[in-house]
Amino acid sequence: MVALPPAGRRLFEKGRRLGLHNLVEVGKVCYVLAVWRQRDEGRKLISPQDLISRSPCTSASRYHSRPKVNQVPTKVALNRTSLYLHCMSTKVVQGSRRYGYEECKATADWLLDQAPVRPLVGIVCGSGLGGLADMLKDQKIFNYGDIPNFPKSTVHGHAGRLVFGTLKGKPCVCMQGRFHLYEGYPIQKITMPMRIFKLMGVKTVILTNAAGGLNQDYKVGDVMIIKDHINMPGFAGINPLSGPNEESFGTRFPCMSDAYDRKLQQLAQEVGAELGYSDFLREGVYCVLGGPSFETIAECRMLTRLGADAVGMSTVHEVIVARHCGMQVFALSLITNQAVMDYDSHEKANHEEVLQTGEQRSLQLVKLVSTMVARLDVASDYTNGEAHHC
Ligand SMILES: O=P(O)(O)O[C@@H]1C[C@H](O)[C@@H](CO)O1
Ligand code: HPA
Repeated sequence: MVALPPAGRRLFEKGRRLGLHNLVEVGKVCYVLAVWRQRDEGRKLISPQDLISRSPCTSASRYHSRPKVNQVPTKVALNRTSLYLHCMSTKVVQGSRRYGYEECKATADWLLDQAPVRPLVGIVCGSGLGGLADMLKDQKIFNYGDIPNFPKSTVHGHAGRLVFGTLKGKPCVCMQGRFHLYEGYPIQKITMPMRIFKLMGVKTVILTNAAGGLNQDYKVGDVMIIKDHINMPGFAGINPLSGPNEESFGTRFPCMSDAYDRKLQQLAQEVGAELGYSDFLREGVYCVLGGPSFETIAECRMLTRLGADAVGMSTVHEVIVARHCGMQVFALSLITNQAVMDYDSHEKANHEEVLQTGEQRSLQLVKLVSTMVARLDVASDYTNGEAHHC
């Protein structure tokens, strides 16, 4: 790390003491990113223009001189004693690279050092669907809290464990708990596990989620094979691939019309039919919203008209990142509740019902996924035990 000038060092240390846990040093400039702890109560925001005009008299800007074109602060926070810059600039984007190649690689290597298998299949368990992880044999379990750079699960029904093992002889890794936008993590962070999967050698990702049924033909307990998605936050520019493109993972403009692997959808239909699940197996379009509030009646009606069959708060961001780095994707929604479409209805969406339905369908989901995994045609690309660079 480059040594900071004394004023910068003081600012940096002060920020740390104040609990600004997102401080980074970039060259000679100390930045404070936009995460504050609530106890920082004395703060007051002033405009960037204000800062620029006042810059000679602030500790940060003394050696910063005036913020440069690529260092323009968007916000400045003051408390009684200190001033901090919040920057949206190319430098701070380096902050979001904290979830970039280097960090993902470090985490992947850390995991692979201890994992009993090098996974070819990655599984993500949705709300109440953590039982999928229990099907792995010869497990090695990591709590998310112990994994470097990994976020922590905050949602009931998401255990927060990464489980390695084999499933029908195939080396797998399973996220028993995922991350959601509404938990407050940056979108790059909630999707980081996909890149870690990739760097560990995963070829196929199987994602599950709990979702509200919009399609009037759907019933609670139905399992929907996702054939396409509507990325509602994406319409507002909230996309995990926003920011500088990580070329080492994939192209700037990845195609999404083939996001969900057609052969795997076909395989799911075949396996479902063999297992006698055809009555509750569906195929449809999943729409992601930001959550955590459930949808209004008007929103559900609108989503139906847009062509969505189910609505949820996850999966799509992971799918985009997984496809960006070239992994094959298959995804399932368990319809845990019927979206309320009618003003006369007394139904109310709630997380308890979501978890309960997950529990009730758990066995069938495990059977469906494990039978599919048994038939996956995945072959290892490892040479000398090293994951190839994607
Ligand atoms: O992780 P998933 O998408 O299964 O979780 C869904 C969406 C919310 O997190 C929660 C609502 O009950 O379940
Ligand atoms: N809406 C959004 N997300 C959900 C729902 C829902 O009705 N059910 C489970 N996850």
